[in-house]
Amino acid sequence: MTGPSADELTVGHEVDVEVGPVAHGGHCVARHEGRVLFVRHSLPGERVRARITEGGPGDRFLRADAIEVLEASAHRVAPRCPVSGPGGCGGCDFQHVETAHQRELKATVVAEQLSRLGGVEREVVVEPLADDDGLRYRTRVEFAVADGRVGLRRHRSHDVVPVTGCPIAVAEIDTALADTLAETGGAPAALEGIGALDVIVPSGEADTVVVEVPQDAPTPPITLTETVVTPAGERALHVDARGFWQVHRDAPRSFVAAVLDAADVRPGERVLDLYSGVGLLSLPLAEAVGPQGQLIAVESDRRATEHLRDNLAGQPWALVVPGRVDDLLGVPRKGRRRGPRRPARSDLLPPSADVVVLDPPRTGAGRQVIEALISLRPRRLVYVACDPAALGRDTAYLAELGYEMADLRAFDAFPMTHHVECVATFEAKGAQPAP
Ligand SMILES: C[S@@+](CC[C@H](N)C(=O)[O-])C[C@H]1O[C@@H](n2cnc3c(N)ncnc32)[C@H](O)[C@@H]1O
Repeated sequence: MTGPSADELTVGHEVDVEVGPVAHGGHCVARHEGRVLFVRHSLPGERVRARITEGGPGDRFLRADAIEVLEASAHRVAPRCPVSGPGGCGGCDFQHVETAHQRELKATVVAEQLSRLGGVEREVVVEPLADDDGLRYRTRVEFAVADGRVGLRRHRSHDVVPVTGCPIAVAEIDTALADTLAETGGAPAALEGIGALDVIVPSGEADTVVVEVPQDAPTPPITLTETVVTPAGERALHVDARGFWQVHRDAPRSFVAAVLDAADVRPGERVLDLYSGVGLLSLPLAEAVGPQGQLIAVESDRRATEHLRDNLAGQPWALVVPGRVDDLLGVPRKGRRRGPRRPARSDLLPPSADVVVLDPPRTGAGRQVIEALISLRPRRLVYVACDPAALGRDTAYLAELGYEMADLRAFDAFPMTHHVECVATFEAKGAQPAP
């Protein structure tokens, strides 16, 4: 068969390729006559027919979907979701992979990002969360509504794939969605003006919550209660229905335990919890430092800071600082041209801290935030990262400033997808172990 040459390849063309290693982002790398293809729905070692989905002549790489498997990996399984796969829902990248092997792929990606960007060579193990078969774990799903239909978005698209449920959502979510759809009686007009349906199963509430998100107006605030277990007991935290909360039903418990273990906070210490959300980590850290210590939580989302204040009200030694971490540290925001003067560092942040915990969004902290944090001379810095590339990059900045990775745990908090959560502990090089 004579097909297009590698230089001519463009959207819609099909080529047969040997699939190479997994890469960051939920795809594997293949080459066609030297051109790089990022192929979704494939596995290392497979031979697949790949259809180009993005890119064309002159582009550095092309994106493609494996539309036919010519030689299958031993780790391939039948997808557990009928709308996953090429052209389907964009939520899951690894439906076609054995659950245990998904974790091996993610471990490979984390190790590779740490090595390539962070200069750290480390064997990585991705741990499953409790009772995890990779399904029925999400406690919140945003279903898109378009043209009177409810569904989930296609990969890298605004198109909606109609669904009646989602196999990675806890069962209550499918039931609530079915009830809502039944109420509309299949009449698209009933969904007019609605941009999305957020279906949430809060651990501290008896009922599933369905939020109709208006298309062209702000969603009214709705406060929900989540229950978390800290070493001091069961605690109730308030969070907005549309605010940030860990989506895996076991993630709050697992992350609290992992961060407390990594931070190894002692009574009387001063601890910073940055990008704190409503205080999932701040509350147990505040309990750990106790009344002789101090916990400072920093969060930029207005509604989240209101809940944070409320959630930390029982720990008067916990201070809530509303605002952006970069602004408060006197760091110019990424992408903004530097003004004539460096922004002032806020007096609300202390000149030193014993431990710094940070859980930034996907973009990570960045060089200048890391520099400002290290100027506080923490004995430990615990970095919770949802993007291993950002973690790898910031690991290199930390190394330049004399801090090395003392420990790393990685969690499969998003089975069936390529996403992975890391908890990395950094200490000053040559630091003596605590007595
Ligand atoms: C990944 S979430 C972590 C929240 C919390 N640790 C948890 O596990 O629930 C990141 C949080 O950082 C906040 N955020 C994003 N950019 C920020 C910034 N520049 N400064 C302060 N907070 C920020 C978001 O509003 C969000 O609540």
